[in-house]
Amino acid sequence: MSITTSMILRIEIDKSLITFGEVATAIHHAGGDLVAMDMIRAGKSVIVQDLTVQLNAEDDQQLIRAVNALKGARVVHVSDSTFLAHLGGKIQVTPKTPIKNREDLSRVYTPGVARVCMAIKEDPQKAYTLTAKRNTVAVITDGTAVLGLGDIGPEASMPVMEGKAMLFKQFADVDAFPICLQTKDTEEILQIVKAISPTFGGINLEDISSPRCFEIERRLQEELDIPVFHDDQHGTAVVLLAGLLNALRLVGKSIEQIRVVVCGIGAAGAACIGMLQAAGVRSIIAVDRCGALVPGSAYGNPTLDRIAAITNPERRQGGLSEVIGGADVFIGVSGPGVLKASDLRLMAKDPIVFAMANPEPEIDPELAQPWVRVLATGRSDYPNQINNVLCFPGIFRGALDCRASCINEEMKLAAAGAIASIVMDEELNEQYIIPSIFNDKVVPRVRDAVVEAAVRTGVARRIPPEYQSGENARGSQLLQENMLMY
Ligand SMILES: NC(=O)C1=CN([C@@H]2O[C@H](COP(=O)(O)OP(=O)(O)OC[C@H]3O[C@@H](n4cnc5c(N)ncnc54)[C@H](O)[C@@H]3O)[C@@H](O)[C@H]2O)C=CC1
Ligand SMILES: CC(=O)C(=O)O
Ligand SMILES: [Mg+2]
Repeated sequence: MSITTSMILRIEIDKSLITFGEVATAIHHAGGDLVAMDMIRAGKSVIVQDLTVQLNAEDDQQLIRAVNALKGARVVHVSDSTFLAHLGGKIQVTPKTPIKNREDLSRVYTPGVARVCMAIKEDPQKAYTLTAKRNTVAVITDGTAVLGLGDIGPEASMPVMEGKAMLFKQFADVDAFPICLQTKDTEEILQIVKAISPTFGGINLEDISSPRCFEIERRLQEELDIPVFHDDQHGTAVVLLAGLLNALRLVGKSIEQIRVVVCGIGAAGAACIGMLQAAGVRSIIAVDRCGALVPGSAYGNPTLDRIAAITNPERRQGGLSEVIGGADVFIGVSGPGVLKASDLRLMAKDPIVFAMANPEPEIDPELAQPWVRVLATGRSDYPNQINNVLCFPGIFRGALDCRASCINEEMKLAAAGAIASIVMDEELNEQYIIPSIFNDKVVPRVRDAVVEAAVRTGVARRIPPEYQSGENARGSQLLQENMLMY
């Protein structure tokens, strides 16, 4: 399966040699779908047009060759709309107020700013009220596990991190900065993140490969007093659980009875297994490149050893095709093409398949569809998108609003329940087990659930306005008992 993209071809056409219809037909035969046309220059014999064409990303060269092969037509320039959307980057820093005169200048900058600096020096907690810290999250990567693209390095990871920053801002009004590190050394990453942490209200770790990501997250959370959240682990696990709860509601199976196969035991897979077990799943087989993980075996990888010890009680052995028989649920967080249609035929009745690898899932959705009851992928262009974007904006909105010191298991479970609850019984169907991020209930409901769980578990350090009076006054009381007020 390939990604559909849209490109703009600037084409020069000599009308004495070829008609526009012939060019359009050639584009169609080369796999392109003509969706828009703009006249750039209309001459008596030669015209120049911009044609917007939808096509599979892999086929662009073939399309250009097909047009250039026509007598009287020539591709002058190609712009791909996805690349155009990235020109100069996707985010910027914008001041909240303009600096119009010297008075403004002396207020926001020197000398006025000095008094504010000294107020924060006196009481560092004032950074939360007098700087952008309260609403700012660092999106930190070392570029080692970027989507399913692997270790592509910090520069190449920037577009994804800028994308995450856009999502934070658009969906939850959180200001996020991408920070892509030129190091893979755990100790160095820890030092750098700790050193920059004063600027931020939270740390979102992204696309850091396992097993280093586990130690990095754990030690940062131990040593920092702001929430540290590895999105690929917990964001994915939260959204997976939300989707699974609804898929099970649809097929009428109970979470305690299902058999689950999880393929890809990296950051996302290990966290998904943890969350499934916390939610009550008893039978899980974990599969990585070496096949099914069996308790007691040594894999030379601490994550695989740890997961092997807590899964596969029946000690089933073999590759994915050998252990998927009888499974109710397949969860893929590995890579493309791992799952075959023949594997799906071995699953139990009403198979649920979450093929979540990005950008290409474990199986082409078109191939899988005939054999499954519920299919979800990580992609935006198919129904049932199981993607951590449903979770991290609302989770951080909630954590920042109540100034949580961490994002604990209760907050994650609450977020999963909140996402699942948006799909009403009368709406639930095979194509709709999980709401879209464009559903405007998602972020507020996740945010509220996260704040409530943070207050309940004593990690909130600020009273959000809605907890200060009325029916939420109990929350306020709890907060006052549990927290440092500032
Ligand atoms: N839909 C979503 O929201 C999310 C999807 N993902 C996707 O999940 C995948 C894994 O991400 P991470 O856990 O962060 O990466 P990771 O690099 O930490 O782990 C990947 C794991 O998959 C295993 N794997 C790769 N190919 C395999 C194969 N053919 N058979 C069995 N195991 C295989 C690797 O050995 C590794 O243990 C990526 O494609 C990523 O894009 C990750 C996070 C969120
Ligand atoms: C969605 C995401 O975070 C990933 O694929 O890595
Ligand atoms: Mg990621």
